[in-house]
Amino acid sequence: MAGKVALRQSMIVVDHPLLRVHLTRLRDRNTPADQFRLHLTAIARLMAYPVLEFLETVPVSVVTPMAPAVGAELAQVPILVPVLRAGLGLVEGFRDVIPGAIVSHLGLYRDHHTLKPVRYYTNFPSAYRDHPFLLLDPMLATGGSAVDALDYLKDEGARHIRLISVIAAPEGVDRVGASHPDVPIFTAAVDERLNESGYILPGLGDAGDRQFGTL
Ligand SMILES: O=P(O)(O)OC[C@H]1O[C@H](OP(=O)(O)OP(=O)(O)O)[C@H](O)[C@@H]1O
Ligand SMILES: O=c1cc[nH]c(=O)[nH]1
Ligand SMILES: [Mg+2]
Repeated sequence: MAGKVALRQSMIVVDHPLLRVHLTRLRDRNTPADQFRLHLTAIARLMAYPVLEFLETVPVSVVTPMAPAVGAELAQVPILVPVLRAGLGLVEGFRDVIPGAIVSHLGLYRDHHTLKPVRYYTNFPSAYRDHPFLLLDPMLATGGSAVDALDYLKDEGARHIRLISVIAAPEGVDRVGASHPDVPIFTAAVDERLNESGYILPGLGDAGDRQFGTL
């Protein structure tokens, strides 16, 4: 289980030696798409434990081969919201840890010229709006996509949301913090800054392209 280092009230940098090793492989431009996917899944699995620590349980009775026992089951199953495309790479690792999680896809891309998010697919699970939501997107750059995704989830009625990124830029952290101060941000790294095209430095390049081989 990965440890946590709280930097600011709303941001938690998850730290673990294995996380650092997998992240290095993600950053390496020589890592091919198939390996990139495996390392991203490993990172998601490691981050899932601290991210899910807040989940509430209710008591449940079972009978062991020896005697009755009281255990626990989740009070509410969480909803994973991967932001297409790059967020898809975090789904498998989270579902390894919590197989019952519901997945609600959200299609967003960042316009290359304006850097503004464009929403192209939504699928909100209205029956679960009071459940905990985990917004999954490995890259938090300008923060425009995350803010739009959080606006959308809240407009639909979601109230308990955590944002899970892998690499965050300070600019994105500040923007999300300003617009959605109630949403904790979990990340594996906070990088230096954005370049003039809105890419994270040193970052890892375009997470969607690296994952799906569309470079
Ligand atoms: O913080 P921002 O400046 O909004 O940038 C971050 C967004 O950019 C990437 O998506 P992209 O637009 O590349 O779409 P893709 O995942 O389909 O490649 C990334 O996965 C985030 O969604
Ligand atoms: O560095 C970045 C910035 C936005 N989106 C990415 O995939 N990478
Ligand atoms: Mg992309």
